[in-house]
Parts: sequence; structure tokens; C-alpha cells
Amino acid sequence: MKRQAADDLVLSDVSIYSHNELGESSIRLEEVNITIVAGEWINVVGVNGSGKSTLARIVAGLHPEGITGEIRRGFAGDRGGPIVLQQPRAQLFGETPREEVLFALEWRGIASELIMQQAEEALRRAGLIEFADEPWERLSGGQQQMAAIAASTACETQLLVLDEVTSMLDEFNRNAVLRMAQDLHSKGTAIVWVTQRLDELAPDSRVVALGEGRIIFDGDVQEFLYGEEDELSPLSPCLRVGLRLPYLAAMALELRRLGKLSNPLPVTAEQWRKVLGNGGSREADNTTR
Ligand SMILES: Nc1ncnc2c1ncn2[C@@H]1O[C@H](COP(=O)(O)OP(=O)(O)OP(=O)(O)O)[C@@H](O)[C@H]1O
Repeated sequence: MKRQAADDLVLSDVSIYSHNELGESSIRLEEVNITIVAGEWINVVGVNGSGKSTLARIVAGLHPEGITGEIRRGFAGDRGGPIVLQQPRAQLFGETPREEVLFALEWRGIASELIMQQAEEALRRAGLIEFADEPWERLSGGQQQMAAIAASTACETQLLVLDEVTSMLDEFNRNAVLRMAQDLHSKGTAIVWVTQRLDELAPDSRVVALGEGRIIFDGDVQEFLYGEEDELSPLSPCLRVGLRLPYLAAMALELRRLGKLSNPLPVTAEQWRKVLGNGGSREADNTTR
């Protein structure tokens, strides 16, 4: 087992049970153990209701009622990191994108002489300069989401949690958000990327998969899609948590079953090109990013 460092963000045996008016309890998270290292990129996946948002909020520093277990915030600090939610209106405080970004910078203690310029840059990166002073009613859901993302990425942070933020975005904005997150990550920010879209997983990144409030899998994309070589279960972790395999990964498993492909099965575009030869380069570009 990997040793924990003093500045790791660590959740130990974290559980949350909710109780309804009849006193019946239901599981939101159960005995979750996870260690996040400074600067790491973690993908959190799972079907609806599996506990992704609950885990994302805890990692970001929000502690729901009824939580048990131990949390050591490490590099993320006691104040927590910014979180962007799937439904942007639930988290917007300002009345326009510019106000939203200005509030975020003030809250994070940025010196007043730097705030205007940093806000301008964040709005530009998010493609919102033209709409910076428009009220929310005149903006689409996607533009509101980009404003929430602009506010969260307006200044450096140790940790950024993005909870299914691309679900309302078109292809162009989805790529823009991924690039913004990658840019922050390259500068040392730890990213927790919650998604149900497996084409968003970078081939070499870590995947934490949840099922019914428990961590079912914690490992790399290759193992998540295809399972371990000597695994007894015929189902890969991806299938075990109820997610559908991306088209090419399903094809790889079928080709392995037919004895036409052997381990290690391809994940990256480069690995697919090798397997498919030159004629397969277009398909290969549609693998995980
Ligand atoms: N505030 C709450 N109070 C009580 N139960 C909740 C609350 N929020 C979520 N739950 C329950 O906790 C479980 C996990 O929900 P959560 O939203 O974390 O899952 P999720 O994987 O993010 O789902 P989705 O993809 O639909 O957003 C579900 O059974 C849900 O109904």
C-alpha cells in the first residue's frame, strides 16, 4: 500500500447515512477511503445516485450533516477548494458573469489592484467577455456554467472540484473547460473531475469508481476499462459499476475474446493506431482523450 504524506488529503472510513421522516436510513456514502496527493488529477465516475456529488462536496471541504469518519485536509487546507456544480444556478451569487468572478476573487483574498485585470482574464479564457455584464436570464445554461467555471478558475488554487460540469456544454465549451482544467493542473492544482462521460478520461489518469456509495475501483484507466489480466470476474470494473464501455474499448474486449487481440489492450490513440494500422487512424482519434 502507498504511504501517505503529511500534506495528502485523506478520507478514512467516511460514511453518511440519511434518515427520512419514518426513521429509515439510506446510504449516501459508506466506508470511503481515499488519498489525494497534491497536484494529482482524479476522475470520479459512477452511475446516477452512486455518491459522486456527495464525495465531491466532501473533498471540496463541504461537510454534510451526519458524516462520520476522519478527514485530513492536507494540501487543500481547512478552507477547502472551489467546486463547480452540475447545475450552475445553484451556486451563482452575482447577477452577471463579471460580478460572479469579482466576488470569487474578493472571497479568495486577491489584492484589490489585481482584481479587475484577473477578472478580465478569467472571463476571456471562458469566452465570456462579450457577455460579461449580461444578467443570467439573458444567458444560456452553458454560458452560466462557463461563468461558474470562470469564477472558480480565476486565481490559483491547490484544489479544484468539477462535478459533471460538461453535462450542459456543447463540444466547443466542453473542450474549453477541459483545457482550462488541464492548464491549472499543469501549474500544480489537484483536479477532481466528476463525470459519467468516459471519453473524458485521459488514458494515463486515475479513476475512482463509485457504486451505491462505495468505492468499487481505484486505479488507472486501462484497468478500469479492461480489468486485470488474471481477474476471475468476466466483467471489467467499468461494467461492474454499471457504466457502458466506450465503443472502442468494447470492441477491444470482443477482439480479445475472439483471440484477435491480446493484452495489454489499447487505450491511447497511439496504441489504437498500432493495433488498427494506418486505416484506423480516424477511429483511433475517437478514443479517450
Ligand atoms: N441532501 C441529501 N439528503 C439525503 N440524501 C441525499 C442528499 N443528496 C443526495 N442524496 C442521496 O445520496 C445518494 C448519492 O447521491 P449523489 O448525488 O451523491 O450521487 P451522484 O452519483 O452524484 O448522482 P448524480 O449523477 O445523479 O448526480 C443518492 O441515493 C441520493 O438520493
